[in-house]
Amino acid sequence: MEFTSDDARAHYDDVRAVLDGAVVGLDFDGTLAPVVDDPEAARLHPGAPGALLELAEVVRAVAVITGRPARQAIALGDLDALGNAMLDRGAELFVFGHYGNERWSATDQRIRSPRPPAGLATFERELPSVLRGADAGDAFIEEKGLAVAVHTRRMDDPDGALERLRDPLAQLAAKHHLTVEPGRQVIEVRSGDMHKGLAVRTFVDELDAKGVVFCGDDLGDIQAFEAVRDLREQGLPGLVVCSASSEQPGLVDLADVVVDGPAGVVGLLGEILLRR
Ligand SMILES: O=P(O)(O)OC[C@H]1O[C@H](O[C@H]2O[C@H](CO)[C@@H](O)[C@H](O)[C@H]2O)[C@H](O)[C@@H](O)[C@@H]1O
Repeated sequence: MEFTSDDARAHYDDVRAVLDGAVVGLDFDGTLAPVVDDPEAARLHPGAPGALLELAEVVRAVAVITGRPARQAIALGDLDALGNAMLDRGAELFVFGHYGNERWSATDQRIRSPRPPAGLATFERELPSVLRGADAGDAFIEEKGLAVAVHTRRMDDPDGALERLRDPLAQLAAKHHLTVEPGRQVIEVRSGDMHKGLAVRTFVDELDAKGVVFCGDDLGDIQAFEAVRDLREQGLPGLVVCSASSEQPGLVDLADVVVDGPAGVVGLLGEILLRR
């Protein structure tokens, strides 16, 4: 674990001082789950369930705040069973899926989900020809219900393909009043109404949290980082944690604490608990 400044160490201590009233938000891919080639093959880091269970004994609530559909994150992470076990230990588990457009909790057990954005179906119909036009016809298209993700990870030149797709996908998305969300060898297209920063604020407000921690690894987490920083300026103890990777070095400078990927996140959760 590496603090990015002396202030960051103070923020860490401030959060630990209010841990029993604090909430913890964690991104899924690249933070709780190691990044893998096939999105369907992602699973929690082996140490994550144990760390989250222990966390449940000392914090107010935990939320997985992800770009994944809530149903998929719950299935891949076995979050239903984990949420029940966390409830037994005194903390609620929430899942904010689709960047906060969907929500689920271990108590409620139902996924609240909006309708797909109006332009998405037409966007998806026009997508294959745009991919071919960018010499990226074999990109993997992940249809997510409320969004679509175009993955280049399994292509011969993932970074080159991503670069060639950037402008054409942004233009097609704009034509259908949709937003692009670039990430680790992926460009997602979705409604622009929601982002992880709003999800963090909802989470904090609804639980009347006394402190907040957010851990993330990718560009879609930046608004959550900003929300924690803004809340901190308003007096709420807060800590921003970057799950670092060579693929996305840009988040390091925005965080208070930098750890080495999901293994480092698990280690950090253990540290917070050890030192309480
Ligand atoms: O908000 P997150 O939990 O980080 O989810 C964001 C997107 O992540 C997924 O893609 C990423 O993980 C895949 C599996 O490790 C990897 O193959 C891909 O390259 C990464 O970009 C997921 O497939 C998307 O639907 C999520 O929205």
